[in-house]
Order: sequence, then C-alpha cells, then structure tokens
Amino acid sequence: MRGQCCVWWCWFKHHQHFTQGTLLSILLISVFFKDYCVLFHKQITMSNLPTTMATSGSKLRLPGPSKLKPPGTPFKRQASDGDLITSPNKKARQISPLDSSDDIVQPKVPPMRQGTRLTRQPQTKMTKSASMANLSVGGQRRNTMHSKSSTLTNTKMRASTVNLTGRPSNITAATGTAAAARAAAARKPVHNITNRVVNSQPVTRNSFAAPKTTSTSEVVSKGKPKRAPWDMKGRLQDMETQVNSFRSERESFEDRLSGYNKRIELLEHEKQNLNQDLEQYQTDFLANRKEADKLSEILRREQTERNLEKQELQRKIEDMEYETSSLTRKIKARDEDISTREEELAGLKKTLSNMTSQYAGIEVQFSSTKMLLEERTKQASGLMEEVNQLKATVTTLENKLTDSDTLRRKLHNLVQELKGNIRVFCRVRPLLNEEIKNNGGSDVIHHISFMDDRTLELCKSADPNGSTMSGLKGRGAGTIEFSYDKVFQPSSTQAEVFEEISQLAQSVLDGYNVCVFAYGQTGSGKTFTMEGDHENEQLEGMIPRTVKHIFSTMKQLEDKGWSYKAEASFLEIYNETIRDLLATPKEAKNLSYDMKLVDNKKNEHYVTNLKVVPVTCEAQIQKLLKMAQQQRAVASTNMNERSSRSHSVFQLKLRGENTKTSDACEGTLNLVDLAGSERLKESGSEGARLTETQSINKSLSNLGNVIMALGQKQSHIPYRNSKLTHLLQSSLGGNSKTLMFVNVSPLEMCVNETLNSLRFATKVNQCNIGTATRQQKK
Ligand SMILES: Nc1ncnc2c1ncn2[C@@H]1O[C@H](COP(=O)(O)OP(=O)(O)OP(=O)(O)O)[C@@H](O)[C@H]1O
Repeated sequence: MRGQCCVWWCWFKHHQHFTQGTLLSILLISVFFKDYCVLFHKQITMSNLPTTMATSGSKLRLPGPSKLKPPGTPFKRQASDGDLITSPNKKARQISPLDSSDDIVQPKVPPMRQGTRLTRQPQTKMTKSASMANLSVGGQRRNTMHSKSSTLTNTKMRASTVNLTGRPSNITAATGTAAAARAAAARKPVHNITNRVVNSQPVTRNSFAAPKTTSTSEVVSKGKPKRAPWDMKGRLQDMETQVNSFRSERESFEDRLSGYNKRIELLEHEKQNLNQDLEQYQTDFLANRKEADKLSEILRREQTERNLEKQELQRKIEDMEYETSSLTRKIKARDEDISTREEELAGLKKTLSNMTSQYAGIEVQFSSTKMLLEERTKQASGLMEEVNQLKATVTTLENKLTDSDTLRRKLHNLVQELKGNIRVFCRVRPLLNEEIKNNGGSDVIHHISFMDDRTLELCKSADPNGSTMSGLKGRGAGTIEFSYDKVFQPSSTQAEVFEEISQLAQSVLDGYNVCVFAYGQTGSGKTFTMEGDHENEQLEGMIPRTVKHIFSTMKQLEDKGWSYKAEASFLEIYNETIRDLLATPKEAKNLSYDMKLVDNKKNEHYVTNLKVVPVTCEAQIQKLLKMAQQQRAVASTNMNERSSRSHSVFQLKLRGENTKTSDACEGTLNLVDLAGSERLKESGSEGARLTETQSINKSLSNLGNVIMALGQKQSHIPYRNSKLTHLLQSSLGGNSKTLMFVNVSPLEMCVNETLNSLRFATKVNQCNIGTATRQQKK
C-alpha cells in the first residue's frame, strides 16, 4: 500500500494540474490494481532489497542495503556523475542527507563565512536531495535512470521522507523563513499522520540501512477500520482524503521547493561570493606571498646589515675595551702619580708652614728693611745726582782721551820718524838641550850680557886674528856694547816680541808699507822668530800673529765703515832665482818669475806669474803658510840641520775703503826670513853649497849696501844688485816702515858671526831712510 501511495504521489506531483475529476477516475483505476500493488509492496518489504517498481509504465529502482552508506559517514564527492541528476553543475554541493544529522562532521569553511555556512549548508543539501528525489519519482527520467542513480535517488527520497515526517533539523531552524512556516502549516495533517511513524520508529542512521516504510494507506488503515472491498464509496472517501492530504503535501513541497530554489540562489550567490573571496584570497595570497618574499628579502638584508653592524659594534666594543684597558692603566698610573703628588703636597705643606713662619719673620725684616730702603733711596737720589755729574765728567774725559789717543798716535809716528823708519830689534835665542849639556848643564850665556832692554854687551876674550873692536863702545878689553831699539833676551816669548811690532801691523791697515825681516847667522832663530811653531799657538811667530792681528783689527774697523780686501803671495829667492811657494810644481812648471815695475813714480814692483791668493780669513793664510813651508827648500849644512838656504818673502797687500768717510788706503806687509849669514870658512861649504853661500852672502851684503846708501842719502841706491833688494825696494825706501830682527846665537863658538851680525844691525840702525808716508788712494 505504501508503494502504491508513493506511485500515486509521484504521479500526482507530475500531473498536478489535472482536475480533481480526472484524479478521481485514476484512483478508481488504481483500486482495480490494488491487489497487484499490495503484492508488489509486500515483495519489496520482504526482500528489503532494491526493487524495481513499475507504475503506469514507469520504473523506480530502490537501493539495497549494501548500497547505503554506513551510519555517520557523510556522502563523499567521489560519487559519479550519475549521482547528479537534476543539476550536474552543482554536484559539488550534492551531499548525503545524513549530513543533516547532528553528528555529521560539517565541511570546513572559511572563518569569515563560517557562521553563515553552519546554518545554511545542511539545508542546501537537503533541498537538493529532496528535489532530486521528487524529480526522480516524478518520472522525468523514469525510462533512462541508471540503477546506481536510482539507488541514490531512493536513498535521498527516503531521507527527504524522513525530513518530511517532521524530524527536527537545523535546516528548518536555520532557515526560519516565512515559507518554512507556511510549509509547516500545510504539512500539519501529514505531520499528524507521520507522527505515529516517528513515535513507533525514530529516525536514525541505522534506519536508513533498513528502511521501514509505512504507506499512507497503512497509516490510514491503522487509524480507521479497513473498508470492505465492496465499500467503494468509503474507499472513495478515503482516497479523497488521501488526495487532499497529498495536495496539501504537494503545496508544502512546492513551498519548500521554492524556498530551496531561493536557497539555491542564495547559495549560488554565496558561492559566487565565495569564489570571489577565493579569488581575492588567492590574489591576496599571491600579493601576500610577494610581500612575504619582499619582506623575507628585506629581512635577509636587514639580517646581513645587522650582522655587519653587529661585527662593527663588536669591533668597536673591542676597541673600547682596549681603550678602556689603556685608560685603566693610565688611571692607575695617574693614581700612583696622584699619590706621589699627594705625598709631595704633604711635604710642600710642611715646607709651606715653615716658610709661612719664616715669611712672618721676613716680613718683620722687610718692614725694617723697607724703612732702611727709604733712607737709602734718599741717599741714592743724592748719589744719582753725583753719578750724573760723574757721567758728564767721564764723557768729557773720554773725549779728551780720544783726543789724547790721536795725539799719542801722532806723537808715536813722530817718535818713529825721529827714530828713523828703519828700526832694529835684537833677539838672542836660548841655549837648546844639547847646547845646555855642552855648556856644563847651564843655560847661562857667558859671553853676552844684557844691560837693559835696549843694550847688550858681547864679551870676546881674544881675537886670534888680531882684529879689534875699534869703533865700538866697550867697558874694557874684549867687551863690546851694542844698543838697538829693543833687545830681547833668551827668555823673551813670541807674544812679547810681537807686542813690540803690533803697531806696525796697525800701520799696514792705515795705509803704510811695512817690511819686517830677520837677519842672522844660520841657526840663530830667524825662522823661529818669523814663523815659529804652527802646531803650538804660544810658539807662533811674527807672520801668523801679524796676520791674526790684521784680521781682528779689520773686523773692528768694520764698525767705523772700513772694509778691506786682502791678497797674499809667498815666494823665495834661492840663488838669485824667484820661486813661487804657493804654486805647486805642476803649476809652476815652465813659468818664469821676474821683477817688473808697476808704477815708475812709486817704484812699485811686482813679480810676473806669481800666484796671488785673495784671502778673507786668517785660516786661509795659515793654510798658505803651511803649504809654503813644505815647499821651501831646505838644505842641510854643518851649522844647522834645518838650515834654509833661501830668502823667503811673505807679502800681504791690503786695500781698504771707508764707506762713511769715503776714505781709501793701500798698504803692503812684507815679512822676510833671510837666509843664514855665515862665513865661508866656518860653514865648510863646498861645491853647490859654496855657491849657495856665496849667493846668500852677496844678497845680504847688497842689502847692507842699499841701507847704507839710503842712510847716506846717496843718489843711487843699488836696489837691482840683488833680487832681494829689488823686490823690497818699495819697502826699504823712504816710503815704508822697516823693522829688522837681528837674531843672535847664544853659542860662544859663534861669537864672531854674532859680532858680524851685531855690527851689521848697528849700521842699519844708524841709518835714516826717510819718513814713511801714508798711501792714500783717491
Ligand atoms: N827664541 C827661541 N826660543 C827657543 N828656541 C829657539 C828660539 N830661537 C830659535 N830656536 C831654536 O833654534 C833652532 C834654530 O832656529 P832657526 O831654525 O829659527 O834658525 P835660523 O836662523 O832660521 O836658521 P837658518 O838660517 O838655517 O834657517 C831651532 O831648533 C829653533 O827651534
């Protein structure tokens, strides 16, 4: 009966537009086929297996127990396309009716729309299932329905039946729409009918496995007594009742269907929204992913930078640690220093307290001293007046002194002029080591007596040749007295000797010609007097001392506006031949030296090819003297090992200019070391040495002749008789200041030579060779 009802319901649903009359006639026909339908229903119920139901040419295949899903298992999406009967494009939403159960696991939805889905989704599934079942039963595809799809359809139909029987579900509750309310009102009669089913057999999942369908006819039959077969009227009434019931159900279903359709639309809309959301999510996801990539890149860079910064900071920390350690050491050192300073400070404080007490005492003294000072200040002011007066007196005296000095110079020159321009100094050398031994260990010279600083006596015990001392003053037999401008005893030093001739050095700077020569026998001390010992400053001779004096005076005169130019030359005359002592043998090779007159009026001569060296300092001249000394010809004789056999002439020309007074002058200094005078018999010279000696004596005797001629004012002065006098012409004449050293040997065996030298010197000293004149340059 239940199957029959289903058939009818389906048919009715399909042909709902039929008129009630038509429906009635159909019902009558179905009554005739009642037995067949009952039998068919029984077959279904008994077998509980998939059954093919044919009604009015339509077939419906019901699912067997094996086709049903286990309880609690939701329909899965792997259902074939056959499951999607009415709307294949919505198969994603085709879910088992069991999803409506409370214990069905709901599909996950995005959180944003979770609330919505939780309330709507089950309803959507159920609506679809119900519509599908309705369509299937309605026979739209009754001839083409596949067995599998019909199985599912049957299952769905049953599920919809279950829902239609009034099982409370969240779908109804969730929708809560007006349509649902209308449907519920329309369903009311059926609900009453089905309530019995619900009460007798509650719907569970297991009930789907073994569905216990109860046909409407059975329900009706249970409520009312079964009509007899012949009671067609009653039956017709029942059918009408059922038809009404079905109609109301149909309306209810239609309402629900329209609700489901709306729901489908909503869900479609929601799906679109969800798709949009999904797209948005995907877009967002991609954007976020890109952003995440960017951020990760930034993070990586940041990490790299942070690592670098970290390393930098670590380095800085290390540096700071190092600095800290150094500062700590410094602080420690400073602390130590501070402690030391503190100790010092404590000591100083003590000292300060002592000094403070001392200061108090001093202050007392100071006050007394202050008073004293005031008195002294008064005295000082008086004394200052005296000092000023004295200063004025001093100034006056200084002026007088200057005038006196000038007068003294004039008088000095006058005295020199009165003395004669050629002066003679006698110097007796001391006995040397060997000579002292021979003298019995005594340095006393027995045959020479020094009367004063100008006179000496020569004692000559016997004259084997019968010579007399006629013409000389004597205090008795064998004693001869000689007087000169100055007599230097053996003890006289080089400095004492130079002091006497320093005025001559000054005269050169004043523009006078000066000639100093040493005369004496070999070994009497001429070279010692003129050159001395260059290595020992105290033993330096007249030449270096004169040069030093001249250069020091030149510096002093610079303050008075004088500036000088000096030129030096050094030559020797050996055997009447001139040799340049400042030229090396290479330089002097093939050079001839001769005397030539510079100026006829002045009788000035010069030596051709002679090397003249400009000098600016004393050291240069010292160098030249050493060079000349090395080159000087030294010959060994019986009388003296270092006997020099030539006359040496050191010449220094000075030209001075005064920028203040526009004064100018020119002076020449000649320092001559004559060759030793010796008598031929005593020297024992032979051959070349004899010739040397003869030449030397000749030039020396010619020197004497020139001086004699000058003294006697002869018209002819034999300057040219020898190279020496020829060279010294300008210095021996009346235009120069000449000084002759007569060097005397202390040896008694040389007394005759000494006598000759002293006689020669006396002759020279008696000569008046004229007045020296200053050579002024204009
Ligand atoms: N005043 C003196 N004081 C000390 N020693 C002196 C003095 N005069 C000369 N002598 C010494 O006497 C020696 C001879 O002196 P020097 O060579 O000067 O004689 P000389 O006359 O130049 O001889 P020559 O004509 O042969 O050159 C030297 O050893 C010198 O040192």
